[in-house]
Amino acid sequence: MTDIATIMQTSAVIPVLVIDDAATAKPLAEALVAGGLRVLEVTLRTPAAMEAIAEMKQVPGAIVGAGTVVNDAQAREVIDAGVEFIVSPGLTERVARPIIDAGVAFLPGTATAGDIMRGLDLGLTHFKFFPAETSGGLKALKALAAPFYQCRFCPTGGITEASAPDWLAFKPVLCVGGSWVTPTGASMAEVEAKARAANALRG
Ligand SMILES: O=C(O)C(=O)C[C@H](O)[C@H](O)COP(=O)(O)O
Repeated sequence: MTDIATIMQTSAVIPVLVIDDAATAKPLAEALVAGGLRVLEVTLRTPAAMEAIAEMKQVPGAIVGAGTVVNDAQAREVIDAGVEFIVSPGLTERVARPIIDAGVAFLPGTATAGDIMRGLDLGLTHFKFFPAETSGGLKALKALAAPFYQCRFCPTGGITEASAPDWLAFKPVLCVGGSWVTPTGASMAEVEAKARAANALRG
């Protein structure tokens, strides 16, 4: 199993995907991978999510994870489905425990020093910073990352193609998450082009 640090360093941007129709999942994953974004976060926000995960796992090169995992039952369900990583908007011991015990890469959301300390207590050092822009933006993350010098982050929430380079230039930021790569109604050619541009953002 791949560890979370390796997954975070695979590409500069983790596309956060909300999939309404599982039939669109495979072409979408193919377009993203063709554009160089291999790490794909499928959020459990739609009934199609689990089927979409299964479809995307068939795409060569795709590293498929589940996002918006908010409880232990969801964590177990996506572990059983064979996801390679799990993202949650926040961090509770209850959601973290089955993921850590299964040895699956975990990227829990943090926004405060207390959140990060709860993660350190659980042996975690790699976190999502969420919601990044409204939690104080890069300035807030810089302040938080100073005492937690051993931690690495994936800021997500409100990040755009224009703002991503500033985040990525901060050393503790290994990648950023965002939905801008897959705008509603975009063609697969447009998604591939946006993925290629996103992949090139890390200088
Ligand atoms: O539900 C989760 O677990 C999430 O990951 C939330 C997402 O990170 C944001 O919804 C993406 O933020 P935008 O790029 O601003 O659209």
